[in-house]
Amino acid sequence: MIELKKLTKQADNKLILLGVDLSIKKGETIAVLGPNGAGKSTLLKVLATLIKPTSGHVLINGLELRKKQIEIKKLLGYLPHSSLLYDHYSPLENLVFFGNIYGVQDVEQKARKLVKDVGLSFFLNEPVKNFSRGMIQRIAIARAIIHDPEILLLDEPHTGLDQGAISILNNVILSMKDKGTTTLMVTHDFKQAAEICDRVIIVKNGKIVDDFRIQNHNLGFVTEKYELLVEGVL
Ligand SMILES: Nc1ncnc2c1ncn2[C@@H]1O[C@H](COP(=O)(O)OP(=O)(O)OP(=O)(O)O)[C@@H](O)[C@H]1O
Repeated sequence: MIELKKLTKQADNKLILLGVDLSIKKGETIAVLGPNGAGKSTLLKVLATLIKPTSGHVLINGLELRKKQIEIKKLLGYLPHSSLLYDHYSPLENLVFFGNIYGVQDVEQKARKLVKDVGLSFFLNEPVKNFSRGMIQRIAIARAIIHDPEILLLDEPHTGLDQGAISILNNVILSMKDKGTTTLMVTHDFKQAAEICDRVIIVKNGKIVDDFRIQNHNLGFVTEKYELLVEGVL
């Protein structure tokens, strides 16, 4: 359960988030849509405890974000724009390294399985610096879930992925949903949003301007809402 109340974020005298109220139930899969510069990544960074809100309240599983950062970090899997991987390490070494930080049991076995799940077993021991962008993104996704987080925060996860990798990622998100994981996914890819999400929030100028459920993967419904609210067409 995630609760945001009157959340604001100001940086360099600029208001980035202007009073965000949001309530998310366990197991929801939410797409965060909005134009460039709307405040989507900033919202995710606040939830990921990377930046502090200026005012307002954030509760994650009943824990106050300002006071319980360490406990909250353990619940989160965060995929930012940058991979956070170590270039000179292989996928196996990277995943074991990050798994150990979280105290994952049988970490090497878990890491090998995840590398297989993202389709890169053949490259298990190659340094990541030799990888293409899409391959790095696959391993970055594995890194974000090595500790079976209860909450996944994904910032444009489909960027740079080929069709095969998109299916793998979607399956990862859906199988985590089956286990009760809550996912918040910032994306410009409406098709993937409609494919895997059950709810959409639209952010514009630092505010949530719409919040609705998607049924039957209805891409047309999402596009129509977005065009109306963000682009002012229709
Ligand atoms: N640390 C900062 N200092 C000043 N301005 C910032 C800072 N971080 C973000 N901003 C500004 O806040 C606004 C929102 O940024 P943010 O990255 O959250 O947007 P976004 O919705 O994720 O955009 P995009 O779709 O382009 O990734 C932008 O105008 C950005 O320049």
